[in-house]
Amino acid sequence: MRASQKDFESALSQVKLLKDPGNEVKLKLYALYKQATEGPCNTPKPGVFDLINKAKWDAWNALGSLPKETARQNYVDLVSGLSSSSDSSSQVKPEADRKQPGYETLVVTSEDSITKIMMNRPAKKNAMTTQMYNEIMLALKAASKDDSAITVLTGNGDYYSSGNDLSNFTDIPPEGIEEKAKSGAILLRDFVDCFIDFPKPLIAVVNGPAVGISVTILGLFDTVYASNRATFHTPFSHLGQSPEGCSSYTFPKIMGPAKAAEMLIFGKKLTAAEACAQGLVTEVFPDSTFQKEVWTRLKAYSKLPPNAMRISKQVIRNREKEKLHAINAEESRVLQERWLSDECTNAVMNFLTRKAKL
Ligand SMILES: CCCCC/C=C/CC(=O)SCCNC(=O)CCNC(=O)[C@H](O)C(C)(C)COP(=O)(O)OP(=O)(O)OC[C@H]1O[C@@H](n2cnc3c(N)ncnc32)[C@H](O)[C@@H]1OP(=O)(O)O
Repeated sequence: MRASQKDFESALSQVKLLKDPGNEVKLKLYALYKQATEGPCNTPKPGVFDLINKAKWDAWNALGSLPKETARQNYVDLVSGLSSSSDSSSQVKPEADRKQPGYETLVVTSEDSITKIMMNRPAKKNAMTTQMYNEIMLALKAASKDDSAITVLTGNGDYYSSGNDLSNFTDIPPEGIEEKAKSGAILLRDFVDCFIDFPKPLIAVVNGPAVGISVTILGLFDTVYASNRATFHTPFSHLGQSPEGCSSYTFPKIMGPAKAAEMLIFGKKLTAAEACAQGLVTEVFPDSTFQKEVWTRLKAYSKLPPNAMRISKQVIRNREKEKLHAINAEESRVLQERWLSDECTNAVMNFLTRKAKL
């Protein structure tokens, strides 16, 4: 439910009763207040020696074009979080309360400056349906504008994701299979573009086996943590398909062309340790302590200055962006043709009629 003007006014009164929340939170409150009441920052930047006003300006300016209503909502949420934590500092909100509404294939939560996007089709090994691609794009767009410092993609259940849901290929529109391939290529391109353009640190928490597109896009993440149960499998030739997610460029760059070819052409499945040795994975954790160790680390990272992290990411990634968009477009174009091939049709039919599994 959206915060009303009355909710906002009551949050403004409530904030005066709180004990000092510290400078970082005060800046956040200031920025959200300005954005909610005046819109995007368009005042001149204070001089470098005017430290306080410059910090305030920076915080406001960092909200970019965040809509007034969203800023108002974020302000109300922030004050309500501060009030409840000062009522009971050890109280933990149940996940159901933090869950953002409107997603059917995902669970999206924001807490401790971390937005967590969890793929949530465990019975189908988190296979990505058209709806899931669209919801992930929506969640990433929202996370790019919310006040979290970092964003995490992970999976619910024993799999991270089994990749593209092969039944995506079955609902053929009346215009025919060519039209299906065309719309699939547009969806794929838009989906991967969202990862290329994502402005904040993006972390994959790979809780179990990963297949296909869930593996290839890892080259666009900033950090990849994996359970030692995870495996990394890109069986494109087996499926009559070809690489996507910019992996035709990022994988040779990350692991060298020979190792990349073994994965992308011959479909060699890597263990988590192998993926780490080849630079695709940042660090591997024992499955028994995976969640605890990873989230402790991420909570610590999320307290680092968010603007510095975003700018460091820009410096690292921006010079490649244009190239990555061109590669994404080309890979999507090639796949559009592949999806119409007999090799691909037969492989998908074999899976759907239970004749083949990876
Ligand atoms: C349209 C735009 C974008 C397109 C981008 C292209 C991307 C390319 C890729 O991602 S290629 C990778 C595609 N993925 C696969 O080929 C995996 C297929 N799945 C399997 O081989 C197996 O299911 C498994 C090895 C992942 C897991 O085997 P296991 O025996 O442990 O489990 P089940 O097979 O019984 O699976 C449980 C149920 O989940 C369904 N399921 C799993 N993965 C997929 C999938 N990718 N697509 C559709 N359905 C999937 C499976 O059918 C079972 O369903 P059921 O319980 O109803 O029988």
